[in-house]
Amino acid sequence: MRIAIEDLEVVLSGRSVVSGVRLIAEDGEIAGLVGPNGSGKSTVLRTVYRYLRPHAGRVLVGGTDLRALPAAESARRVAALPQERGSDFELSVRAVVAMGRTPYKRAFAGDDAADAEIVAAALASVGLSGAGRRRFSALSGGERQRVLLARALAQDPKVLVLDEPTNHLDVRHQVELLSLLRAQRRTTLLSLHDLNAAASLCDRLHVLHEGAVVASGKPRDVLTPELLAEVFGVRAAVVEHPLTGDPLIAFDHRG
Ligand SMILES: Nc1ncnc2c1ncn2[C@@H]1O[C@H](COP(=O)(O)OP(=O)(O)OP(=O)(O)O)[C@@H](O)[C@H]1O
Repeated sequence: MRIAIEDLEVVLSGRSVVSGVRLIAEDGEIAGLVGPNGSGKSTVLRTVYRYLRPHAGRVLVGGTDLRALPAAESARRVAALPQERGSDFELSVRAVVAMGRTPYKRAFAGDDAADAEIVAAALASVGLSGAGRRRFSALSGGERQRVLLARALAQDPKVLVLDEPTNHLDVRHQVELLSLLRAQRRTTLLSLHDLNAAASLCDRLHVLHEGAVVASGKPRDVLTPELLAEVFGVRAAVVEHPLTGDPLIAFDHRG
């Protein structure tokens, strides 16, 4: 299902934090938001999972303004791995993942066998099959993250929204998460700090700078040394990855 954000403005504490933002993820595409700290990535994503309300503009999912949809219907369309990743759930891992099934239930209905299967499959897909009975609050940051991703997958949404999903993950789990997202073939909008991961994963990138989109397109067209210097203030060469052929950004860490 296609996502289109049109002329989005978000005002926080009286300040316009993002404005005039237009971006898209076509049906089945993985679209990445990249940009320096404070450029507005989380703010944009929060409007897509309805944690923040736009001051102006619209978020269309499958052509419908999200805010016109009842909460359960919008939760069947959009699932999120948000930045706020509470550690306070005194629940088992399985119960946290089962929360993803809520939008499909009538009030007070319990989990049925089909739900249990979906929850088990979601836990397996993030490599945590054995962890169902563990207490969520007793997990490491990276494990919690994978449980919350499993919850989003159990929600079986048309659109996945992920804020910095590789945060906290060791390199093997980063690679596994990226291949899991590729294999999903689901419309995905995500923010990433790792520009090389973004270049490898995303069909389309949108670059945010000071609350505005300053470039959009295929990673190899967008991630140029000039843009990296202008937006991120770093010196870098962009070469071809010797194993995959993806663009590979070689940063000059000496400045
Ligand atoms: N509740 C708030 N009130 C006022 N300003 C806020 C609030 N939340 C965020 N901001 C500001 O909005 C701007 C964008 O923040 P946002 O978290 O969207 O950026 P980001 O690109 O996700 O950053 P990062 O890469 O550091 O996660 C920042 O300048 C931030 O200080």
